[in-house]
Amino acid sequence: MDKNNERECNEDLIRERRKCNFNIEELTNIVDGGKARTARRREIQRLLINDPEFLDEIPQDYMSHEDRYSNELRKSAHLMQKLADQESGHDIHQDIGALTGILKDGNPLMVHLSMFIPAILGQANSEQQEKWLGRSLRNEIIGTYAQTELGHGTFVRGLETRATYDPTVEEFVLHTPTITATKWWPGGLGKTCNYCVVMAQLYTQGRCYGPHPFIVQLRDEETHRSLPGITLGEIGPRLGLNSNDNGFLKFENHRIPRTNMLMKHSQVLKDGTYVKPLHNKLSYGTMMLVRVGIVGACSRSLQYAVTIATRYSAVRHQSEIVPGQPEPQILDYQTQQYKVIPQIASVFALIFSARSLSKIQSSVTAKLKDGNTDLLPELHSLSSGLKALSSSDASWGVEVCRLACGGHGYLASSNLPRTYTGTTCAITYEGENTVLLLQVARYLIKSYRSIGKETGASSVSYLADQTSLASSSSSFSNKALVQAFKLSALSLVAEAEARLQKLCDMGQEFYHAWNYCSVLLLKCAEAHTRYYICEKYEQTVDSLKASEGVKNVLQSLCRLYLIYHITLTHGDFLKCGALTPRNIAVLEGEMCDLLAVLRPQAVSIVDAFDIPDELLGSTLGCWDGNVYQRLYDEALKSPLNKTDVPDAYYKYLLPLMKSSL
Ligand SMILES: CCCCCCCCCCCCCCCCCC(=O)SCCNC(=O)CCNC(=O)[C@H](O)C(C)(C)COP(=O)(O)OP(=O)(O)OC[C@H]1O[C@@H](n2cnc3c(N)ncnc32)[C@H](O)[C@@H]1OP(=O)(O)O
Ligand SMILES: Cc1cc2nc3c(=O)[nH]c(=O)nc-3n(C[C@H](O)[C@H](O)[C@H](O)COP(=O)(O)OP(=O)(O)OC[C@H]3O[C@@H](n4cnc5c(N)ncnc54)[C@H](O)[C@@H]3O)c2cc1C
Repeated sequence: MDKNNERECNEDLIRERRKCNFNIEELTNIVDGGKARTARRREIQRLLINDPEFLDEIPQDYMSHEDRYSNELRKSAHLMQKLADQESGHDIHQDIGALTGILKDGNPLMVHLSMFIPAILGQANSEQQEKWLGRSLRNEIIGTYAQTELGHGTFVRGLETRATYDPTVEEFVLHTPTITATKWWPGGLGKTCNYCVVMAQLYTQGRCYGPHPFIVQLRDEETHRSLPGITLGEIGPRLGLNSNDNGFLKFENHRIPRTNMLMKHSQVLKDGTYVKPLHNKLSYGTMMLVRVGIVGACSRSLQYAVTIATRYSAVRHQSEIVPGQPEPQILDYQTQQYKVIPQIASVFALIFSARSLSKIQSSVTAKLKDGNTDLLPELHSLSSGLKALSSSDASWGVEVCRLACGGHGYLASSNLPRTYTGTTCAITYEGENTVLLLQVARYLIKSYRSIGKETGASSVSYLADQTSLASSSSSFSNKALVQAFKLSALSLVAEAEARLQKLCDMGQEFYHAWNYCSVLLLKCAEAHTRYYICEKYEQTVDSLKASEGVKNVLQSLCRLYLIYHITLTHGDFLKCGALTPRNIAVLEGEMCDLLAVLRPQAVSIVDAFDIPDELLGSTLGCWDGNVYQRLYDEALKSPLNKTDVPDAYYKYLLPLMKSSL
């Protein structure tokens, strides 16, 4: 699509784009993280878009379960080959965002890239990396991360798969003792992978040392047949991600060499002696790494959905605002603006938090190399909280965008249903959100109780700021609103801690008291993480070196985000005295003003996300706004339209209609 050729474009969209009062390319660079990154992303996307191998013969929704799998495997394999062939040597992990949309509904190599390789990088020692890293990066072996079992996903300590060390032959015996110990869910495990990292309970010298990672060959490298002692299969259709072959796995006393235990952090020596790690949760490192990645992935899903909903809202006309006048664009309804524009604001919130989190992760990783684990709990808490809020915000945001498109948003060809199912799974995988938020709460209560002790953890240092509990501000600057979030979080933590203490003082065991307070604890964790997001948003926009136009847009989006979230949880702000009922009413009014200010810029802001039509894959969200023709053309692809009268008519309908004669 030639973006300079207005003649091919819907008139409403042309008018919207003429209202733009900021430099779109500059905003695109901010979204990508710099000019060089924009150039790189575009280069990769151009490479993919122009390649006919990525086209589907028929729309995926008309394919069988098997064909979906094999079609996406074909494209995934081609993608890996193509990126490997590039002279510039693309780092697929760095460039993962550029690939969004090219593969549809999950893909069989997703967990190989996002977990198996990172597990080798983070859990294998240098000899082991020598043996497996190069081979997995070159895709000579394909792996997955097999942790979850039929009986346990959340409670990693409850896993039942056993790895028992036999010092006489220096081997581990992997065994699945019960049906509930069957590995269940790992992506690519069913039919694609020939290796995997298995999390199993380590037994040596008669003792259990908890879950540890082991690398296991599952299939013969020549024939791809599963090895003796190993049962493998696929688990069947799911809500979404149906191009992936999520699988099951059982071991029947399957032996692997001692050196297949990933030994970067803890070891089992030849005689069976266990050498413990620097920190006993280092074996959970792969999950933490991916939780960080999920925050960025969620912001991308939301960019897709909100691009579709905003463009469609500019093209779609319905009903009337002024009686008797032409039907307005639905984007002119304030209620429609309230659906769509806060989701645009949310995209930037997630982008800026994801960047801040990944900086913290890099510094924790650097410290770990020197044997310093001090900031691991801080990273665990932040990555858990941000993974939880980003996945729930993005899922809700995508769903709101789908609803904002009315009936057409329900059509597969809008690409909103698939975007939703592909986003909502992140609420569950890589740590179910409630459970992760309770981990954050645990960290908050512990930090609150150790006020005065220097931990170096900056995200919770505000808990020591007791003076702010009394100081409600009368100013409404963005900074002041962020302070209100801080006050709300601090006061919820103080309330939860006091309630816990009271129950304990009344004789309850701490763990019962914890469960009894867990709804409030969840709120603490959400408020704390929201405060973190708001603070990063405000700081990033405030310190941004940008043109006036771009800065204004981002300031308005940031302010809208702050006010929007205050109004959603206003009870917490009132309860702690951070804001008065009058303040809330004023802010609600200002939120409507902000919607009106941002309304004329909305299409241009989503244009700045710069998602090519080929990747957006939506009849409703295409650049030129030629929505109705596309909807009609897509409908014609339905196999039911191949004939005027379907066979099913003769088989079932005709006999029914004639039966009464
Ligand atoms: C190169 C990069 C590439 C990246 C690309 C990314 C691209 C993204 C794209 C998305 C694609 C993703 C596809 C992924 C598909 C899904 C894969 C999965 O679901 S896989 C399956 C995913 N499955 C899950 O996620 C399972 C979720 N469950 C769990 O993680 C754990 O069971 C648990 C954390 C909930 C509890 O663990 P438990 O052992 O019972 O611990 P307790 O509660 O008793 O707490 C004791 C103490 O430990 C502390 N601590 C805990 N963890 C950590 C940590 N990591 N650290 C530090 N500390 C930690 C805790 O704070 C506490 O401290 P204190 O208070 O005593 O001081
Ligand atoms: C699409 C998809 C892909 C996946 N890919 C992989 C993969 O590649 N590899 C892999 O190993 N796994 C994978 N999984 C599994 C996933 O990691 C688990 O499903 C997830 O960790 C949740 O665990 P669970 O299913 O045991 O949920 P459960 O823990 O049984 O959750 C059920 C309910 O119980 C609640 N609950 C549980 N424990 C607590 C608690 N302590 N406090 C309060 N509430 C609690 C939860 O909040 C939830 O409401 C995948 C899952 C999905 C959906």
